[in-house]
Amino acid sequence: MLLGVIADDFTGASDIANTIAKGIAPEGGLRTVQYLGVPAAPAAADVEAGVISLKSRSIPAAEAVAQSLAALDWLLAQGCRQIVFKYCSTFDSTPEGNIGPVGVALARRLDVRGVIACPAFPDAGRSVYMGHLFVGNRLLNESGMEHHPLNPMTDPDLRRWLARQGTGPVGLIDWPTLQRGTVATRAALDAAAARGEQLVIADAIRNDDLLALAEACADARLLTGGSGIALGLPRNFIRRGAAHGGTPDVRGIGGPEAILVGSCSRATRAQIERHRASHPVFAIDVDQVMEGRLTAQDIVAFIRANRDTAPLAYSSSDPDQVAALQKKYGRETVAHTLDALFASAAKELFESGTRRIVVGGGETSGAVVSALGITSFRIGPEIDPGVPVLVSEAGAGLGMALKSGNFGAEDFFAKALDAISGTGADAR
Ligand SMILES: Nc1ncnc2c1ncn2[C@@H]1O[C@H](COP(=O)(O)OP(=O)(O)OP(=O)(O)O)[C@@H](O)[C@H]1O
Ligand SMILES: O=C(O)[C@@H](O)C(=O)CO
Repeated sequence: MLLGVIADDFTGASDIANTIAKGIAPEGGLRTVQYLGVPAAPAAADVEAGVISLKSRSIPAAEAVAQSLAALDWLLAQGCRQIVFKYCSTFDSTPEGNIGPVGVALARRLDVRGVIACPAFPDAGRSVYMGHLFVGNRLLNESGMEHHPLNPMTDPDLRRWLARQGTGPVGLIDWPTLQRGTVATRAALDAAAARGEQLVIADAIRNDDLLALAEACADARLLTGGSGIALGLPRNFIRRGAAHGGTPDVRGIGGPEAILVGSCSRATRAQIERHRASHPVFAIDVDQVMEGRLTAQDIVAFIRANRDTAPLAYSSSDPDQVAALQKKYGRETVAHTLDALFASAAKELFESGTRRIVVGGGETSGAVVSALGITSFRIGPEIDPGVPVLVSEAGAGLGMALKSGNFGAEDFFAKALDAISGTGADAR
């Protein structure tokens, strides 16, 4: 294994696994496997990139650090030359959150400084300029992310946000420096390291900027960022002759289907509305769940009753409703109750033969996949930017798509089911 990734949630992990497996033309990508948690056994010999999916985005920082260091140990034991810490392109974390502490802990363990921190993902509209994160043409804190149920992002200045997480001084590779080329960028990173800056926010507004950063960091032991930071990394290995390159290939999976959605993001809510126009949907009443009057059995019954018609069950609400529910029951309590609800519905569906499962939302995906007992996925075709088809490596055969809240076109959900069965327009 050449390249190892520690991802702080499951959808983010499949996002970066997709980037690495696909690579860029003409070289292509690396043979990539997404692991669910730190594997108990060594990787298969043919794996060139391993992506460990943690569920560490919204847990206490000390636990996130411990899990990330365990993942690092496993990846180093597989021979990884380069490590990426993958977090969300919208930098999801609170001031008590984990991006800073995990980044610093990994840097310390690897004994490196001047480590890139770049959440930019231009294909999904995320860019960083002068250390400030934009979503489309809005600053992060005016993009809808300020209403996120778990990680409300209220400041677009990433250096200031990281410093609030106790990282010490944070550096900046600004866009003008990046435009001066690889040598200037490397020198700026070295200077940041000499000043004792462990993490360095890097600007990037186009894919070319991410490729330039990857080139400047070809020998870096550690990078951190969104999936975009991995865009140019396979090419570094392929050009040096350490990997062969090419495109991923998995077989389609047929069988009964289910769509489960806990994401409350603007994009997801629009996708649900689009799906509703021509498919059965089930709006989960959160009050009824909290009072124990609606259970996983109700979701399972709805999915079974609507077999072959792409049934979708969702808890997603608009920001005002989410805020009211959180006030009434407590933020963590609602989230954990709903995550557990989706997890047990998915488990029952899988055990009774459902073979294609699409999930909306990172936390929701983490809960669902953990309950299914799957340990690894091969990466298949891309459905929409950042969301690939996933096919379980072992067992009865399960095809999934784990959609980050903000990702996907409006017709994502139906399209994902087709892509899993290999019948979608994008199927390879
Ligand atoms: N109606 C609701 N009210 C409050 N919380 C909700 C509601 N519906 C879902 N949730 C919780 O909100 C959280 C949504 O997070 P999740 O990570 O699944 O989606 P997301 O944040 O949109 O996606 P991503 O993390 O991929 O960007 C989950 O923990 C979920 O259980
Ligand atoms: O970067 C993103 O937005 C996603 O990969 C993600 O991590 C959200 O789950």
